[in-house]
Amino acid sequence: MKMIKVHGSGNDFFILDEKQVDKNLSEEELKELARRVCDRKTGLHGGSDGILYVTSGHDDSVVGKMRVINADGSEASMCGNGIRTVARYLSEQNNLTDFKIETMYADLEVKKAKDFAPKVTAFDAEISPVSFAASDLKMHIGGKEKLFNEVVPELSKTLKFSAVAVPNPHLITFVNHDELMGPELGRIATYLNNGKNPIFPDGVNVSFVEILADNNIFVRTFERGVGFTNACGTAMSASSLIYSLLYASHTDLEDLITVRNPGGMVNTKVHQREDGSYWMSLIGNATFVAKVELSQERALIGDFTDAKWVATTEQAAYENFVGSL
Ligand SMILES: N[C@H](CCC[C@H](N)C(=O)O)C(=O)O
Repeated sequence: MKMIKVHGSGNDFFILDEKQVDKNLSEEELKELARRVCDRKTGLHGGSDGILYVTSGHDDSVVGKMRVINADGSEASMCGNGIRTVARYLSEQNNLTDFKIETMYADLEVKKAKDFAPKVTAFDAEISPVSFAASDLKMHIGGKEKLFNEVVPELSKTLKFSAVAVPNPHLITFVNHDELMGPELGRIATYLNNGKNPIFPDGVNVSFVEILADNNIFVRTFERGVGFTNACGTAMSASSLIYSLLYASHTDLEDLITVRNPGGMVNTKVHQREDGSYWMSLIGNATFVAKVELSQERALIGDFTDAKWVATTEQAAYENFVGSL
């Protein structure tokens, strides 16, 4: 089978197109393949944060469908960094620059954006739908319908949290630099993703956000189904939305927001539709690191000795870009 190693802001994945498999994958095999390939110690070439499985879409109104399989084999409804790389893959396959990709809950618009730097290709992805409803978040906090900028004593005596689904679930709090870099994010996120806590039984992506300046934030995320990642596109989009609501005197809807993260930088915009609903634009790199060909049968048992790895020259370009930030 053939895959492409990609990343968005250092959040890395293998794109697997259903047309490139050796043999049809069952649901269980797809999840087992993710667990095997993504493992940071025993996986394929250092592993990854997940697999982006590309299949045909529901009809001609979309160019393809993206499914998101986390490194632990769980499936997520959306991946912001990932959809930019799938957009580039489908753009180049179909010679298109502005089209829609089917995801679990919505067909999302993607379009080619201006390169972020030489050989740092960029795409702009719609992040939607957005919901604050506890039911959409699978969140249980004493019957609360919504959680917006409130202390949750079971988590922290001081931090104020907001929860939003975009549509995957995010829990966000604004912190100072010491808190951003401290142990609390790992402690809180590990508890909320332990599969036993009563608040988010299905888990949640947890982000700490530091405001660097107006329209300039730093987002650090512990992802459901993965752990700490270099960046989380839906988290950066969700954090931008909460920022625009909580700090309205420092930013306006449609403003271009710079979002720094441990893996680099993206831009976001927060939009509001006539009906009052929100959606975001997530604009950032879609880097192709390497092409890889390997036996699917052997990959399913964690044997990658036959893998043929052909690197592109894009990673060096991306690292130069990050070095210039
Ligand atoms: N771990 C996430 C899915 C991947 C999202 C992230 N990688 C992004 O770029 O949005 C979840 O289980 O909801």
